[in-house]
Amino acid sequence: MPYPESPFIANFNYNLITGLLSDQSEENDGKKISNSNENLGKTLNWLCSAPLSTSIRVNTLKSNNEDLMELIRDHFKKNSIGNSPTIYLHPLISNTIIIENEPVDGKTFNTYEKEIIVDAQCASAVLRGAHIYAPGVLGMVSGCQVNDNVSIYADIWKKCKRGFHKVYNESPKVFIGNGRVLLQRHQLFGEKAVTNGIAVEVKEILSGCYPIGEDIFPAGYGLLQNLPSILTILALSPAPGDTVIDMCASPGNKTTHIAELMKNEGILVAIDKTPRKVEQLKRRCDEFGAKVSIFQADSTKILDLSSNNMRNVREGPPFASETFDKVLLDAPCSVLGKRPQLINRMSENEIKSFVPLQRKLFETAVQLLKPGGTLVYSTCTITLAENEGLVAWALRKFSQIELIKPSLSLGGNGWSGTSLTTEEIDSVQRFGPDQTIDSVGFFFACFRKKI
Ligand SMILES: C[S@@+](CC[C@H](N)C(=O)[O-])C[C@H]1O[C@@H](n2cnc3c(N)ncnc32)[C@H](O)[C@@H]1O
Repeated sequence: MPYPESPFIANFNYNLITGLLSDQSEENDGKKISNSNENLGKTLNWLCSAPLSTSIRVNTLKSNNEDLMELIRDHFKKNSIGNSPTIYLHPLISNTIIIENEPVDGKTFNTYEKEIIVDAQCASAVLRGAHIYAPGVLGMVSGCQVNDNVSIYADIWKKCKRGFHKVYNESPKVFIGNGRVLLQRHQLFGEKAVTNGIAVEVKEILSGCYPIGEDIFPAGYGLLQNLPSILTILALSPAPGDTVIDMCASPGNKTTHIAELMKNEGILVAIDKTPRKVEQLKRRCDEFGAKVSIFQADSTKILDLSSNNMRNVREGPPFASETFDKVLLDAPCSVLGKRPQLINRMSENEIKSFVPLQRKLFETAVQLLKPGGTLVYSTCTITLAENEGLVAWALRKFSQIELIKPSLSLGGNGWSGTSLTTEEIDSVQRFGPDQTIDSVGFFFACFRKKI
């Protein structure tokens, strides 16, 4: 078993994933609700492994499918040490390039005597195709020279001290792959340590993922983006001339997609609460040629309930109710859908903290939406409470909205365990281990405001 079986620590309360918050259960009119435990085991295992492919969304404001495919193919021709990957346009999802991982089932990897130890976060990035940057290296055996081949191991239990110099046998280490040393010990550790740059170029990865970065094509031509995120915006279906708001927008992966589908025609507003993230969002939109009105604000407070709001939408919040044709609420969440996760140390209180915020944001979203308009709610987490639980709460609270099934429904059904009907469970989109799309754990639901 190369990966751990669950990213969570031994005494983790799995009811946080499969159960509802106590106040949500009370709202279910006393109906007896069972938890979705049947889905859990498979999901945990799946979370620890990497997706079987990498997807790149083409930014048609700056490039096109053929040119970007050509650049990617050229990169692999020049840089592959083994087979080149299979690269193709997704047959159903427009402007999306797929790079298939190399099948690794049954493959044996040579390991080298010399080794490096990386932290769990760095190991996850490597399993998704990243090289190893200087800050990610915890240990490197003494005597490693530039160009030496090394095996790469993850210290999942956070026991390895930075600067460790021997073969690491203190606690279980997980083999991740092999690479070539570019920076030596004296450059990585100590007072004169470098803080950036690639320390080890990854050559073979346990996940079969091909090392790839966005530096293989000019900035803004495309984006490494998970398929469910792309499908979320296709479900929102923004069109030229629309007035659209992205309520939690940074770093702008979905905002830039919205701008692209709008062909930069209409009004697109993007909000984020954190000033640093707003700067990041502005940079991404510039890079992608996306015309967006960007504001720093708390999206739970952007609604003006007075009846005489004459402000132009482009001036920013507060906005009058029923201003937007399309609303995206890509909510802050517990991010438990990330893959691969080798270890997750999020506390119970942290996991529980998101639902109240998601509800407040949703309430604002409903009010900002025009009758007949579309609202998409999405998270990159797997908990019942933040996904189906939120949808069940929303349908009970807001009689003016209804759930609609996206025309391109490549996700699976929602989990049972809430008051959602079978038809509603079939309308939401949950991405997990059973779907043909093997991506990250993700959820979205699409609503329409009744006229
Ligand atoms: C899931 S991330 C959004 C990712 C983004 N939509 C994308 O695809 O690139 C959630 C974002 O919500 C922001 N956020 C959290 N609370 C917020 C609030 N009350 N108002 C606005 N933004 C908020 C966070 O700063 C974070 O950038």
